[in-house]
Amino acid sequence: MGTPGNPVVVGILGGSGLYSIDGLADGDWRAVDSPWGTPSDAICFGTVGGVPVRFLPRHGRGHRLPPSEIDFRANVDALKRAGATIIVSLSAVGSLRGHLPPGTFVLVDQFIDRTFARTKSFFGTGCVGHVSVARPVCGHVGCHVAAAAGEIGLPLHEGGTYLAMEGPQFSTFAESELYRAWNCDVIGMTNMPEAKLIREAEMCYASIAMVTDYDCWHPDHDDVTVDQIVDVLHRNAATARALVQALVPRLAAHAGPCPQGCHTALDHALITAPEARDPALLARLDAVAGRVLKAARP
Ligand SMILES: CSC[C@H]1O[C@H](OP(=O)(O)O)[C@H](O)[C@@H]1O
Ligand SMILES: Nc1ncnc2[nH]cnc12
Repeated sequence: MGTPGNPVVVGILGGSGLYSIDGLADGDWRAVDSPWGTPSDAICFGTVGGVPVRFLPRHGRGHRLPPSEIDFRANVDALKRAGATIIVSLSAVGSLRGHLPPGTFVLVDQFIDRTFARTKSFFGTGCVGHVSVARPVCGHVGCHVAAAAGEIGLPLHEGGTYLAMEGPQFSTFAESELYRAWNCDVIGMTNMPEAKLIREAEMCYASIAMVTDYDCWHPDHDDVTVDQIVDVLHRNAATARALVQALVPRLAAHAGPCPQGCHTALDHALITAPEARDPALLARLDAVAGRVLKAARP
């Protein structure tokens, strides 16, 4: 799904263990500046099957950044400036369900945001905006993820609620049980506010969560450790890359605006009167909200 007049460009946010994408042809790491801050790393511009791809490792190469230090606004803005119309996230998660063992790929479709130390919006004083995140992931991109998984013979668990925690420590047993009682399926530290910001920036979003552990609630399994996560991730990295190879060409087959409205999320979102808007904030919003701000200009 591209935006009107623009082709599909697939942004990929690589999580823990995914700091590069094999099979990205002509990959070229380029620094992309953002008025919102410093992105986690340069962005790798390349193609998969001739389709433009922009890959950004969200913790930076070498995993320099903990979740709370990631500048999510800079990352999302930089991917938009790099041309992305769709963003696919690949993330490591803990499982909160017995039927989602380590090694399972989950196509997340809902979130509960328990993060508290992150800036969550591009909008603010001088340009107030409220977008809907009732359906935070793009169902159309999700259908393509499911089809791509089928093509490579990957069993995919479709649907699931991702609990986003602040970290960096893992959960206490009581927290893990609380999230299970809330019917959450997987737990991680990064998909929020990422998903909210991508909606504000009018791009499609899908999150593929790779289960690495049972967090700390499972009576028959040890409490999660980083070593355990890395071990499972290494075993899954090839599958994640094969999924990307199958997915990207499918996404490119769908030119035109997103039927779910991801590319028009700001149509009815801005409430600040044009004369009350802060020019400095509007300038920073040029990539994220340029489509609607240009239209509003006298
Ligand atoms: C290194 S384990 C914990 C770390 O992994 C997940 O990150 P990502 O979603 O980028 O794969 C989790 O959210 C934590 O940030
Ligand atoms: N159990 C867990 N909690 C939070 N983030 C994770 N990432 C991978 N496993 C996790």
